[in-house]
Amino acid sequence: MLMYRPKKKVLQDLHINNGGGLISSWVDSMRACSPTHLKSLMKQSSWLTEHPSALDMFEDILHVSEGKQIVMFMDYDGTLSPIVDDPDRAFMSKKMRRTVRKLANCFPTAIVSGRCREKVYNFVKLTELYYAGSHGMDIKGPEQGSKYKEGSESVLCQPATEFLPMIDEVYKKLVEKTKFTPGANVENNKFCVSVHFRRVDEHNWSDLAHQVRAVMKDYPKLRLTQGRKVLEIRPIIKWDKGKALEFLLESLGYANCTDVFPLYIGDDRTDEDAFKILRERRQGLGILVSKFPKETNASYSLQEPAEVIDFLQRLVEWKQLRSGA
Ligand SMILES: O=P(O)(O)OC[C@H]1O[C@H](O[C@H]2O[C@H](CO)[C@@H](O)[C@H](O)[C@H]2O)[C@H](O)[C@@H](O)[C@@H]1O
Repeated sequence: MLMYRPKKKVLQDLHINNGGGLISSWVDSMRACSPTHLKSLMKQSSWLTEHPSALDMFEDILHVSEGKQIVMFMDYDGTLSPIVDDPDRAFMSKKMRRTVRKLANCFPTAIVSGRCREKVYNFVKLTELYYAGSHGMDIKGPEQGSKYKEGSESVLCQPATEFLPMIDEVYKKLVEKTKFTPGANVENNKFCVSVHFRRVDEHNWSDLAHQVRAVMKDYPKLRLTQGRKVLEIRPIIKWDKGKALEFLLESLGYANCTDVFPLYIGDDRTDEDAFKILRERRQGLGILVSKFPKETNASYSLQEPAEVIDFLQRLVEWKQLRSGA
């Protein structure tokens, strides 16, 4: 039987205006999330006891979802595609695309990403999915080919449109400010901006963080969160991947249903907002994609995108068997 254990909130926003001491804490926090550090922090075996493999526990997961409508939510980078140095080359495999297409034929399926919606769509290229880009601040329903399409409108939700000019301005300032830091990359994700540290020498991480802070201090309506070797700048509004999940459940007509079972698969700190919502709602479950122990609100784990394919494939086979397809 699966148990929900309340978890303390350990994953918080990074404050911008509280002085230089915080720069070192961002950088420390980013280092602390690197695999080598994580390895030494928690024992793999005890972590796996708390967050067992979703593949090993597949039958149990089916058991608790029995009689309920499964709704699939998946993050993109690190979940459907492997993490690579160049964000523009984070392609998903053909096998993954085939599997996600079959999955969307079996269950309502959404991709919830920090990337802007157009970019994530260009990687995934499946019209039958819901896409929530910019950490859920830009949600659109399936173009065509979905059995689960609601109504006729296509753009469902953009709660941060008033911030577009500000985000664009900050993007340009960050590009200018960071242009002499080798390896730094600023990505415009429409309703948010990512500053990538992955290709920056670790010795220069502090400098880069200072540059980010120097720009951000003039924008109290923006906040910073942290991902995998990336700082994410986004509007201060109370909207995140967890809210996007709730919005999509509502749009699909499952707002107050007890017979719905949302499954969220993600690898990053920003996915924790969705894992947390599922715990709070005592509904469905979260699966963290990670090879290393990490503090998380997810219940289960998968090691890498290859295991995500296996898990999705098993869900598809189970569903097809049940419906006699
Ligand atoms: O919510 P996600 O779909 O996981 O998007 C989060 C960020 O993902 C991308 O950055 C991450 O993946 C890159 C490619 O593998 C990697 O180079 C980078 O270090 C990772 O942080 C994306 O580029 C960001 O814009 C997203 O916010």
